[in-house]
Amino acid sequence: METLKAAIPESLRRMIGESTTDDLPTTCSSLHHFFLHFEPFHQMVTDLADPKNSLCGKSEAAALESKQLGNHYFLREDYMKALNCYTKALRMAPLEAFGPEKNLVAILYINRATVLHKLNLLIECLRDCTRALQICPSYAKAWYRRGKANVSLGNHKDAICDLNVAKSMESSLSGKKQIESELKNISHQCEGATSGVQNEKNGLDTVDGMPQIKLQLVTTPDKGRGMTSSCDISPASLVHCEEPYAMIILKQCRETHCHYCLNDLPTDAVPCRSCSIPLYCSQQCQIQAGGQMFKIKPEDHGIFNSLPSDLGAYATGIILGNGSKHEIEDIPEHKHECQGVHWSIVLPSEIVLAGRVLAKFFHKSAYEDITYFVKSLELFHCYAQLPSDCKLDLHIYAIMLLYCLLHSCGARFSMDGVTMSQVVIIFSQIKVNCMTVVRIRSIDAHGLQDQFGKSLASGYLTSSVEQVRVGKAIYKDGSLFNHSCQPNVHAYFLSRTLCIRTTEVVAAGSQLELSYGPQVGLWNSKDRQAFLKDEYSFQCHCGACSEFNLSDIVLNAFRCVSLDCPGAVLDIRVIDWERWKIKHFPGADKVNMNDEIYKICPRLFNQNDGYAHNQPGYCLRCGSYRDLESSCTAVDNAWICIKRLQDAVTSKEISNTTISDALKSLRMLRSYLHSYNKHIAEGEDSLAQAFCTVGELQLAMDHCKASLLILEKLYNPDDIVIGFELVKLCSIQISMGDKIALESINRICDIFSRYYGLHAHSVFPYLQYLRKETEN
Ligand SMILES: C[S@@+](CC[C@H](N)C(=O)[O-])C[C@H]1O[C@@H](n2cnc3c(N)ncnc32)[C@H](O)[C@@H]1O
Repeated sequence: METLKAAIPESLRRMIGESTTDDLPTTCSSLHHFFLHFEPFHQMVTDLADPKNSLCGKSEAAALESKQLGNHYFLREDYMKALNCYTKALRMAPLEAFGPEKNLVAILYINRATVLHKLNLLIECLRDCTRALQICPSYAKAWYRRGKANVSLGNHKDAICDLNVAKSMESSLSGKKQIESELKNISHQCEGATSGVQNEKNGLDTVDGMPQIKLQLVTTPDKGRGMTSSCDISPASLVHCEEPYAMIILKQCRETHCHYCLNDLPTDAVPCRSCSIPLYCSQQCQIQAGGQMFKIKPEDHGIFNSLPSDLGAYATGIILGNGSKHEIEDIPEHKHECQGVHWSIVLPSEIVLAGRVLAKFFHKSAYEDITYFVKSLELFHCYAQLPSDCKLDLHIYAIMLLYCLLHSCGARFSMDGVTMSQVVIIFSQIKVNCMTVVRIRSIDAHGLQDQFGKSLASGYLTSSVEQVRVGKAIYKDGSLFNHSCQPNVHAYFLSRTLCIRTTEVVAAGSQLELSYGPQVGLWNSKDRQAFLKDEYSFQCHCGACSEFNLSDIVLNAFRCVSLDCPGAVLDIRVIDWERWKIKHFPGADKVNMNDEIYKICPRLFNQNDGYAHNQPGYCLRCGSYRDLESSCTAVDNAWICIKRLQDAVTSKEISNTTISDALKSLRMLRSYLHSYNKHIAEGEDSLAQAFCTVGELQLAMDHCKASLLILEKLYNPDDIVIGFELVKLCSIQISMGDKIALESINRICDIFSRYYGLHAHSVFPYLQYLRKETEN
């Protein structure tokens, strides 16, 4: 990319940097013309898109190598390593390898099923057996392994059916005898047995039902289109649910999350059928993403004719998926990328996401004109306001993406200025409208993730709860919700579904606004504005940005040098910004004299003082002076030790010295920074985590409470951030046997219900563990 950029003549660069939407066909054509005669560009396209250079294709040799390694570990009873090797082999194995009788993929599924059985992962084992049978329905070993898994699961009726099919498919006499003896062993356990065929599911927990509230689209001069409701809405109401128009997994989650639904991958992940990159949590996700529906092969028709009719019907049901419905989207998301070529894993996620949007255009004959297609997306963009460098990047990526699509999947379109310009527009739309898909993850003090949802591993403390970014997606209607730094709705994701829920009462006619990232409490007003300008090219006009609030003042403030004074000392950036507010938002400085903000910085609101007393470095209450330069140096030095402690917590190598240095630094921070400064909260939280890890629970609780007290000043008391901190506190209280944990869990549940309604337990299974342990 840098080579391409550096080679572009300065005049062309400038023309692109200054371009508006109307100029795009010309600027794109000029850049394309330049690339046509620039060999490194063609080399790059060949590297990215020529199947001959493919690194992501299947390879029988590589699959066999991993299989052999898996067998080696299996014999040494190192089942976890064997499992990983078989999954790796499955990713590499071409479906057609070894032919229909003896199929490599089916063999690998059964090898992995055997390991899963050893690891007592029986449902996973059962699923792998079924997958092997769908490829080779007459595979006796697969029926046998399935029968054994069903025995362990107590599904005796199914086990007997599986073993009977296995017996009839088995060619060797000794094999048949072994199966017969298994059948004898289980036949007496059969009474009262259940049929437990496990269908794969990746379904959404729709316990909350669909939203009943009708939203209306309105347009305002300062924010453009936005969503409102015609009636009052109570808190925690589900107001919007939507499936994505296009979605993509983030690069760092490729090995840990399903490439279609973005949920955690199970141990029996399913690879893509045609390339070696995506992993899915189920065959259903794999089919939906790749569009390859399982079809029984003609040579397999009639394979169960020799079986008694009820057993034949049972076996057919298994290989056909027993009623599980696969609804494939008309344009499967991954199909056009799935030729083993690697542009889709190399190019940035947002560019590949644009490729997924474009695939819909190429495959839908309804849109003959790309301009009409892009218009029909009805997505806002602000190409003209983008920085010059960004415009240049979008031009280069547009040409490159179109070449990749042309070469790798044979998409048909003319490489003209209009087509290229519309791709630049799609990129600009994605820049503004794309949502980051997140999941909540809890990590206990010993580094174990989300153990609690699956098995209640008591004795562990959760020392951190975080939102993990797993994907990016375009939701067409969801993108109509505007931003507020004090949002009244909360967006979250269940598998691929976007859910939006009110977090407070929303009066009829008010806009429903979510946060695009920045929020009061997280950053001060100046930093929020800077972020929104950089990322979304707009100046925020939300209520929180046009008024004073305590959080914006104290978040990064220094303390007054007079020990008893609660006043705040601000640096030039913050104070200039707050002054700017007074100038641009008349009435913004009208605060109640009883409010805490007035006690901390009365001089900011004293009109008679003018600028005389609200200068950087001066206490906004008593006027004492603090030398900000030396204070910043001291804070930076103290922060180095806190950072060192955070690293030690991550690597779980915490020494007494690291803790005592961090404690000294925290004292130092307290002596320089305002007592509500966010850095102190972070320092307290880091010490709480460190003390959790070394088992000093009382100290962990003290620091956790100290952090919470500050966060309660910075955020609304019902904010989810407070909920996350309370989760830490509650798990420490439970570990200490403190009855007050009940109070904490009730507060946590209130907050989580407000943000997630009845979905709270599905998005954060750890809640159930906490509730159960508290009640115990
Ligand atoms: C995802 S779109 C939201 C829908 C958009 N208003 C429309 O008309 O399609 C994001 C764009 O909406 C506008 N916007 C959203 N929130 C805003 C806010 N708080 N202040 C000003 N503009 C805002 C900005 O132009 C931003 O780039």
